[in-house]
Amino acid sequence: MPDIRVKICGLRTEADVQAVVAAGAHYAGLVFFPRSPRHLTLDEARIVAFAAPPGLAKVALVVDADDATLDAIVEAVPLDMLQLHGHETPERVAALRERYGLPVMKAIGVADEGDLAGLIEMSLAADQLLIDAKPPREAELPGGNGLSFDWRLVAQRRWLKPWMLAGGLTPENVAEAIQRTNVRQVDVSSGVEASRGVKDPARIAAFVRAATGPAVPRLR
Ligand SMILES: O=C(O)c1ccccc1N[C@@H]1O[C@H](COP(=O)(O)O)[C@@H](O)[C@H]1O
Repeated sequence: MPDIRVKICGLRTEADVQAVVAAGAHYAGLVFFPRSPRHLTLDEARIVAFAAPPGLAKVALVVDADDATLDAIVEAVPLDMLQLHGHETPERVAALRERYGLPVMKAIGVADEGDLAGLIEMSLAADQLLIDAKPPREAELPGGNGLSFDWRLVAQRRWLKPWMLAGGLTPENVAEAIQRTNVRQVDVSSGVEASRGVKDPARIAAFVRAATGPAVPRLR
């Protein structure tokens, strides 16, 4: 089994962090997007972030956030990475890397081959790419909808930077997604929830197990 890294997104409580650590995941996603059921205030995010042990990378997810919003997040919350999940351009990605000195992962929504066109340029600007399902017009959120896309579009593909697969992954389908695409990193939110916005420790553990194989968890 290749070395697979797992991001669990949309953590809201210290108990969520404990579940992620016990499962052996590598990244913890904190959502700063008021329309999301996983949105955190700065105070809530601080509590969640300070519960994370060294070795669990804390990723702030934002959507077309302005500098003032990002300044407040970065000032209040200890972070290891920014995840940009809106319409940020390569220039904006580069500017934010420079401004905050944090690695930036840029999300790209994919529904068909044409959506892959901008990936080369984006991979020059970002530290990592996150390839997610493109949200349908009627979707409430730009991500975190539990929808997947045709994995054949990205199967066996390589870009200049590491990439992560997202969109509708679950404990039941993640092993197949890895096998079909040859991706080395996976991200999940809806697929490890008991109800919308509420994480389920058993599904988190099952997801990490299915993605990484039955190895002993890395963190305790
Ligand atoms: O999780 C959210 O609420 C969210 C809100 C706005 C943008 C992105 C969001 N989540 C990200 O979406 C993908 C896929 O999530 P899912 O597993 O299909 O629910 C993932 O990268 C989340 O980080």
